Amino acid sequence: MATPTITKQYTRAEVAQHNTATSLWIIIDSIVYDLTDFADAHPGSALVLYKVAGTDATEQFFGLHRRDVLSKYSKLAIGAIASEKQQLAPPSNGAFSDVPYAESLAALQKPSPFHSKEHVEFKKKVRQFVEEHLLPDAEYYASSGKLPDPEVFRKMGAAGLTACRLGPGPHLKGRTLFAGLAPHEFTYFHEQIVHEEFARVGAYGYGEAIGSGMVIGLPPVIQFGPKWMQEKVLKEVLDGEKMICLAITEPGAGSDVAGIQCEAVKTPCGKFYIVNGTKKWITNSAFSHYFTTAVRTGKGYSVLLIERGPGVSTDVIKTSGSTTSGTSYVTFENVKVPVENLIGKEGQGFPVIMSNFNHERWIMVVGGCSTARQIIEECFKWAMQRKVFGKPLIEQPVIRFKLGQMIAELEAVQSWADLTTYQMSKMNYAEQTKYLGGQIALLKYKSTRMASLISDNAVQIFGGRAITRTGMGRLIENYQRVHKHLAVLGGSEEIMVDLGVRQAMKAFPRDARL
Ligand code: HEM
Repeated sequence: MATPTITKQYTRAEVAQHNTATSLWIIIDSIVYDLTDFADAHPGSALVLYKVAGTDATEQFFGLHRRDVLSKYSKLAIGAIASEKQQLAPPSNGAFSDVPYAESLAALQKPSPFHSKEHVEFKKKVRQFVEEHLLPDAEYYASSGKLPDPEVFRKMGAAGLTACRLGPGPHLKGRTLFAGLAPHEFTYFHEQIVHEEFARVGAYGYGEAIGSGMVIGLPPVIQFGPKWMQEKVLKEVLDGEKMICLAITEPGAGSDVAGIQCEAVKTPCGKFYIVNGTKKWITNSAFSHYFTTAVRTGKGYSVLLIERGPGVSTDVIKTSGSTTSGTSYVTFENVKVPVENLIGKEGQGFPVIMSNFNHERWIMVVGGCSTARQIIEECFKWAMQRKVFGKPLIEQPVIRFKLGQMIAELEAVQSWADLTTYQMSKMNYAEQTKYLGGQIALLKYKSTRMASLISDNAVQIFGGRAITRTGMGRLIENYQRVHKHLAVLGGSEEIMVDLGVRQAMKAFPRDARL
């Protein structure tokens, strides 16, 4: 955030003389603002400004605005109060917050069995990237609904960040990762950090826009794609030149993957599949070049990499997030797909479809914890600075209870998530599938239940501002509108709990008796 460069110095007595509509100055945190020409355009009315003309309005300002209003309107700053220092200066780029519980143990370097100093430095650098390259665009794209600028994918690709969102593995070979990390140094904790920091863009639709399709659409290519695909498609996507999405769900098939109707029929020459069908809720599909698509082939299911071309069309859906995510209907009408585009084996698509579910759900959990943490920080700050009945909101026991409940829920889920990341980093793929599938499903369920509680409490703490898209409660409004996405996507809460218990039943010892 830009702080105005201030050269002129004034005394408080000088500012006090500019106390009329024709010369209206105020002080906010030792900075002097000339609001004379701005007053009529002020969304909160000119009248409120006349009342504070010539005075220090720091407290009134922070009771009604987010700090970023000051950087947006930095042109109004004309000087500073001589020999005074700003007390409320914005944190520098990449800095961690000092607000209790606003950062995970990883950032605070409190003793943790999982996080090293190097992780902390990595986290700082990712945060800097997010604040510099993603945050400035997030609100604009999320509120306008425009599809993201392709340049942002190139930036992430060039920085080696896109590759950091897919876990360690052979697909990283020969790549320099973010912050100069070599592939053999990269762990699931680095990946977790990247998801956590990306989740801080604060506008869910934009967070989805910048690669949610890729993190689920590319893994099947990596794990089951033929060599040509691994070389060409992997490089294009990781470099940020092309976008990919995962096309599984349909109007009649959500968590019930077996209900898929989209069909691929082989041509008599055996060289192509002809694909017909409609997919729904396909994140990033409006701007994707590739569609990792689940199709029916005869009695079984297969997965095809379909390139955008004749017969492929996308039609954006207005979800409760933002159309910037490019979530769309995808229609395949007599699309001719070369048989070389088969991912895995024909008729054996189910394991391909299922292969990345654990990883996807874990991403949702660690990203979800990060967003929840940000919401808690917002609530804590608001409760400390907002005055009601003549005292800060935090003085109300009921508000402290709500805040405490939110923190306790988050820290419990975070600890389980960190432990799961550690376990993932010690297991190969087969072991992860066997031992962590049910656990991650239950963890995802727990994390989205936590999100519901945090959303409910945050709305009650922020009141009317939590249902207003701009201003003070902007992040809370976004959260209460979209937190349910994660409770539905990647397997609904009900399916998650059921899966968790069914997996546990499989491991249940035959001889166990009370
Ligand atoms: C540099 C000085 C100021 C600027 C640039 C400014 C700008 C804004 C903007 C952009 C909004 C729209 C809401 C938002 O985006 O947050 C707003 C709302 C408002 N402002 Fe200001 N403002 C300033 C100072 C003040 C002061 C000193 C007061 C009170 C004494 C005030 C009272 C209000 C009120 C009451 C609202 C409506 C808040 C709401 O709807 O919840 N503003 N202001």
